[in-house]
Amino acid sequence: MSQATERAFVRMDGVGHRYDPAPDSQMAVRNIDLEIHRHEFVAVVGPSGCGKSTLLRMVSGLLLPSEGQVSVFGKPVSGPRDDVGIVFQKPTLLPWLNVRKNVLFPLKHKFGRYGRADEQRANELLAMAGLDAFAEKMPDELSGGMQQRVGIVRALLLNPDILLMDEPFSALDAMTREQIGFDLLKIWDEQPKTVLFITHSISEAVLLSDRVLVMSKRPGSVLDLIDIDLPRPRSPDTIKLPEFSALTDRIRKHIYEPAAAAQPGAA
Ligand SMILES: Nc1ncnc2c1ncn2[C@@H]1O[C@H](COP(=O)(O)OP(=O)(O)OP(=O)(O)O)[C@@H](O)[C@H]1O
Repeated sequence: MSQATERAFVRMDGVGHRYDPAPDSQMAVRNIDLEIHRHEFVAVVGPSGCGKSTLLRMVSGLLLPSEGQVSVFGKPVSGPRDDVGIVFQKPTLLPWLNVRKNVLFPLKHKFGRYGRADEQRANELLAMAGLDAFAEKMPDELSGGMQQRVGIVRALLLNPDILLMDEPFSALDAMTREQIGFDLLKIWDEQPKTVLFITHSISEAVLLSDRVLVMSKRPGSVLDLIDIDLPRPRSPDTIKLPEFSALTDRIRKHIYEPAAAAQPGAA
């Protein structure tokens, strides 16, 4: 077993998925080999419909691969996992519960109740997300960015090993989006998680992550897996670094000029 394999937390070996079970149907994703390390932040970018969400669903166990195997910490994923937190584009908060109760809802749903220690943890996470003054507010009293923060806190409450984020900031305006990205990094720094983060924004992918997985158009496969060795903590100044532009250009080339990116020495 190679050193890289031993360090893999999430692993995909020859993973493919077809939604239509007919053997000659087009696959959504195919031939995915991938290793994600514990507490690594990996962003996934690629053309619309290339299979980013499909990949994420297979890590969660909500979807099983038609080919190959997904494993987490050495164990094959064979069904929905309870050690993942999921954040979607819309936080879908329950409008009749206040912020704290929304955050605690998964516990109530799973175990039928929650205790003082859970409330304490909810309060701590809300404070970390800058929402401590809003714990008693109802969702419709919050801005879109604040609602999305509540969704992130809710996903973190059960202290999952893996945080799966499917275009979590795409409904937000540009300024809120950048700020919430830095807030997420602060939380990730204090409560490290293995993060798989889908985005349509190349600069967001580079700004936040340790590595960017670039997927080809459908059937999605791995075009490139790029190390983002920009210094941390990341900040608005990171965007001004020449290395930042070089990395975003490299990814853009893959997506908009795949033939050129495939030329030797094109990176
Ligand atoms: N439940 C489903 N049944 C049939 N086909 C599906 C299903 N879900 C997704 N697909 C198809 O599989 C392909 C990959 O979809 P997926 O949602 O994973 O792509 P994506 O890269 O996340 O797309 P986007 O960037 O537009 O959100 C698409 O062509 C999509 O139409």
